[in-house]
Amino acid sequence: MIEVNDVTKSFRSGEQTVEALRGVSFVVPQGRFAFIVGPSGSGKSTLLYMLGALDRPTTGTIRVEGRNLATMTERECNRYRRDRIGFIFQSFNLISNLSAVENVLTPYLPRGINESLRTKAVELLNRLNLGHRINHRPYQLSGGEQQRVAIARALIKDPVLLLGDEPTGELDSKTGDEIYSILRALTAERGTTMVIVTHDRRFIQPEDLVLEIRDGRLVDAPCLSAPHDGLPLPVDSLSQSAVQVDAAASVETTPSVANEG
Ligand SMILES: Nc1ncnc2c1ncn2[C@@H]1O[C@H](COP(=O)(O)OP(=O)(O)OP(=O)(O)O)[C@@H](O)[C@H]1O
Repeated sequence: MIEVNDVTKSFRSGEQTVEALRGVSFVVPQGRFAFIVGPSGSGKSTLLYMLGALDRPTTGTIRVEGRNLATMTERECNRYRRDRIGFIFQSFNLISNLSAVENVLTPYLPRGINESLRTKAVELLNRLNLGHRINHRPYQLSGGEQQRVAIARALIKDPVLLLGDEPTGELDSKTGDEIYSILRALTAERGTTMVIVTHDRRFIQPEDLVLEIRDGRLVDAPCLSAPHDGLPLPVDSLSQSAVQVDAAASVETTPSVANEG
């Protein structure tokens, strides 16, 4: 479970202070799919980076599995990122001179790779229908295949949380659909929580949580007062701005704001 409580983030830029996040609170229960949406510059990436312990809030708390990322030491942050978080990026970020299976194993390169890890990597690639591509280099793979290798690389550590920054941004819509089907199947099977930044709301399903940010704040959804089965209930300790978005609200708004930003 992710609990974000009254998080602010300010950046100093010369004489100016940019308030990228202004009191953001929400909860994502374990195993749920959440999307962060909003216009360019609204604070989406800033929030995602903090969930991944790549940056810290200026004020507020971010708890993942009950641990407050805001107060972790640098070393604890590194370990948390290494062991608990999987990242998927828009541009795949594969290493060009390594094969598919070697790319999947890169999280373990500093610690050494044994046969059981290699077997696990090959099994993951098989699950992702890339069994015939394990020795191919990234330039020999299509965009969708490269992203599937990146998903395998993110999943090999059995992360508790998978973070995606526009993971289908460079793919055509059919391949994007395939990538989301895979992500949904694999994360559901493993109980992984998934948080994805996207400009494209086509991939949002009614049961997903939608965290809509505008100008550093979460936008209140109109149906907040009617949580129903399967959706998270408000957490007492969270402020009024805690958004437990009703799925119906996200569906209603989907067509009019697709491909914003
Ligand atoms: N390191 C930084 N230093 C100064 N300002 C920053 C820094 N990082 C982000 N910002 C500012 O914070 C605000 C939020 O940026 P952020 O990248 O989170 O937006 P975003 O919603 O992800 O935008 P996009 O959709 O264009 O990627 C912007 O005004 C941005 O210029």
